[in-house]
Amino acid sequence: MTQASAALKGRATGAEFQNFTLQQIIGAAIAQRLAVAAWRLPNSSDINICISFSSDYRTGQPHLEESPFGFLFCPFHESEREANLFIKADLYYSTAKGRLQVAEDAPVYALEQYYNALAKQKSKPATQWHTLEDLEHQLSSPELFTEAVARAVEAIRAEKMEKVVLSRNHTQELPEAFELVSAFQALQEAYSCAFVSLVSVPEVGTWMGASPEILVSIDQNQLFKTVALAGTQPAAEGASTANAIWRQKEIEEQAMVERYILSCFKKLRLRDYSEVGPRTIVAGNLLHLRTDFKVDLKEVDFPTLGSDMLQLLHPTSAVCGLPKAPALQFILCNEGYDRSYYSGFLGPVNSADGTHIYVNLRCMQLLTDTAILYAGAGITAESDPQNELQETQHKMQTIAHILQQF
Ligand SMILES: C=C(O[C@H]1C=CC=C(C(=O)O)[C@@H]1O)C(=O)O
Repeated sequence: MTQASAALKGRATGAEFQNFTLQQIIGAAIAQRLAVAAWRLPNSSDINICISFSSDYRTGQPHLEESPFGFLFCPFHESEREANLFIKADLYYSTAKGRLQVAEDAPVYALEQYYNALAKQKSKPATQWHTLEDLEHQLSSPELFTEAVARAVEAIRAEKMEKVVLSRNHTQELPEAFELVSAFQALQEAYSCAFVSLVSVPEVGTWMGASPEILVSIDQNQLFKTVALAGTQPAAEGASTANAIWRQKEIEEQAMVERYILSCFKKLRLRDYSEVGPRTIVAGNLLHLRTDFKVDLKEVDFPTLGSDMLQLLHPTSAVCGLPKAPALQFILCNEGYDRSYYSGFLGPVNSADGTHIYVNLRCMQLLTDTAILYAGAGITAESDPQNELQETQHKMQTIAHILQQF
């Protein structure tokens, strides 16, 4: 390390950084055209931010075990337009620590520029965000959705597949008083059990969400977790989850996701896992059925389980369908729009809390004056297009509720 960089890195951990707000830290990154991710794990009050000084965030299939600390952001379906991205934590901030930390290999020049931008944010806290305006290919409609559902029911009845998850999006104006970081904070206050995230990347855009679904997580105690989440009904005010009644359709829909996870364990010849559920869980305004799977990596010698399961699981039958190949083909040919990063996966890799990758659900993409809200629903032989449309409306409420607060 040069003297200059040692000095900067020393400064970066000093008390003078304790007084910067989330707005200023995120605002300075965006002003510098840097990629930034902020997140809050379920049932935690600690907000984390990582900022990358690199402009090359594209990555291939994630290898979690060898990765430096950073934030993974991957689309539903990798393509030339939408790649897997990794925002390396050159700079890291957590509200628990209350200070910025600099990665050993962070470039000094970029660090200096960031600090200059941060100093300017003191008097200019309004936060902008990275946007992507060419979205023609990315817009859907209720009609496109219900027509695709009707075609899916036909295909399922003809035994071309068992289940497919179809989705749509909805564009709405941003309220005039909308503020990026306040929206993120409102989201994390409203949904304490969700994984709450904000990702803003130049030339990719800005996404914010409150996901109820773990894809792959490995905590500090080497405990691997994944879940089978499916089946949806509105949560009645004050009603207990113990009294929730599920129809055969939802029970089967969730059982398919469970079966899929078990088939992945089987492929890896993994037998030592625990399975609890399905149980009813609350996710914002909705109830779902969830089965929890755990593997204790201190007892099972499987160092690459995280990466192997990530590769096998995505896209799970909670966002794609069963069998995977025909369901994916059906989605790509019939949904009529590009899901982009909705129903992809995202989360911190090798942070002090471990690796926590979630499915990008209950999310929106932010444009300059509008937000695009995304939601999908599992389609089986019993599905009714209008009911499924209504289910997507309920799911969009999770995020729409935050916009209504401005
Ligand atoms: C695809 C979504 O939810 C999935 C997760 C839970 C329940 C689901 C369902 O009931 O269809 C979906 O599989 C979404 O929120 O956009």
